[in-house]
Amino acid sequence: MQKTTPALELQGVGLQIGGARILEDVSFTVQPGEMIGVIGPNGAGKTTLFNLISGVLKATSGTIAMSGRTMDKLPIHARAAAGLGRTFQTSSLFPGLDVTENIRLAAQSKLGQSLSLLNFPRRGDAAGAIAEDCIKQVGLEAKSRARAADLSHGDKRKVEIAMLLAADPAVILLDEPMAGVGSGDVLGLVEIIRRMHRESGRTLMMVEHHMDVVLGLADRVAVMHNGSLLAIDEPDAIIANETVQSAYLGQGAA
Ligand SMILES: Nc1ncnc2c1ncn2[C@@H]1O[C@H](COP(=O)(O)OP(=O)(O)OP(=O)(O)O)[C@@H](O)[C@H]1O
Repeated sequence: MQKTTPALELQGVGLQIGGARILEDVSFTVQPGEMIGVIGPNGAGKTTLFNLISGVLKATSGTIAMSGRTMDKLPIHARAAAGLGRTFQTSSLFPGLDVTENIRLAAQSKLGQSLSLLNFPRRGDAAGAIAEDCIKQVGLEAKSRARAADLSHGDKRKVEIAMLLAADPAVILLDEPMAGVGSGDVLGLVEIIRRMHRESGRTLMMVEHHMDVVLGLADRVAVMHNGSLLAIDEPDAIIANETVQSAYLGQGAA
């Protein structure tokens, strides 16, 4: 049987800062088209894991490969160019630009075009067409001319996802996409993420504290605890895992 090259492969990844071991010996693979939920208590190392994969931080041990290509020496922008996209816990939008303009910038970047604002607005060009399509995919047509600063948290998250879609990365890391989002917006975001995964066959990793969202969306769930990977398995197996229960799920995690 032919072996598929993993979309993402971590081997013995660790981060030591000064004397502190922030992350230790994390190894797992993510198959193309797979969705991995990442859970764990506050301070477990979830965001650090994303920072190491995306190149915000450099691992002090181990190796990280995307589609078979080692990324350890690549800076953030080169990892992005190689097909890695991510969102952050805090909003990364240009607050003074409108929804279309924000998404257009991501499309222009993908197309290798200048990021000059003087390119705005040219209807019907390639970047404009991508922006329009991505706005539709996240259901923000009615707010396409609203300033990012004036949007609700939920709509800001949708714009960030639309920017990812416009950049069209092979592997997407979502860091708490529901953080600060009102309960009315959670279902809409879940649906958008489900479509990104199921319909577009994208490879995703998602850190999320809403356990029901993670267990409902993910093919497998990775549990972080004290900087280590406690378990990675299918949702049912994670729920039944006694080590996970005593370390995390049993402690009333949200
Ligand atoms: N650059 C850094 N320098 C020093 N300590 C760090 C650094 N980055 C992360 N840490 C520490 O590593 C630990 C893991 O942090 P991290 O933000 O990855 O946790 P998390 O699981 O994402 O938590 P949360 O759910 O609260 O976002 C924390 O104790 C944090 O203080």
